[in-house]
Amino acid sequence: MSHANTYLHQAAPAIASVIEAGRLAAARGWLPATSGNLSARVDARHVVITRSGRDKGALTPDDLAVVALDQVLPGDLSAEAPLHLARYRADPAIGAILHAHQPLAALAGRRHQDAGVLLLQGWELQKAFAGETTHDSTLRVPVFANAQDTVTLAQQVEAHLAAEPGRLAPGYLLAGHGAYVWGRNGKEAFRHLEALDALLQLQQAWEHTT
Ligand SMILES: CSC[C@@H](O)[C@@H](O)C(=O)COP(=O)(O)O
Ligand SMILES: [Zn+2]
Repeated sequence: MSHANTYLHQAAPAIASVIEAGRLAAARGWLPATSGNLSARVDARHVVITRSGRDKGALTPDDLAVVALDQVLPGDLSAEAPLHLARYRADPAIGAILHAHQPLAALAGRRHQDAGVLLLQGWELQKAFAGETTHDSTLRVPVFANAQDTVTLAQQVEAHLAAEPGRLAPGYLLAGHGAYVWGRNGKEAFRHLEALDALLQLQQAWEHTT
């Protein structure tokens, strides 16, 4: 960690949770070729986030940086850091954010890009998302066109999430790219990532048989 030594002690649990989430997600094949970026909240104003281009499945503390939510970002930080920071600023309950390149998310994003949303309804596994108590809810998973300007993309995502009607799943898709999911902590965020992947498998099979 080259930054914010005073936060090293406070950041230790967040660092450990990011390393563990990366290990688990990579084992599922969701972080190929250094893709993905992972973060966890340290306190109300600071998060740890992966540096750019690192192998997210074999992270060490040197692969992470502590950043303040209102700070100018260090140059070697994840190219997609603005998407993380904007989410933490928008929702203080978010404790961890995971971005993965699971193939089903990239595919489902392309399939539903024109609609701008993928609807999940009727799946028992929807209850794996925090606060969901029934298969009967209709959960909205917003879908955005992919973009390389992640500052502008983050603004677009946050404006959209703030205005979304109905029940939102704890995540969104980037068409042809992957998914962002969040939770109150790393374990919950990983459970959401796992649930989203399983739900996308079900949804894909459903769309191809009905
Ligand atoms: C290695 S291709 C994927 C990247 O372009 C990007 O989408 C990604 O997920 C990882 O970017 P990073 O800057 O390492 O956080
Ligand atoms: Zn990515």
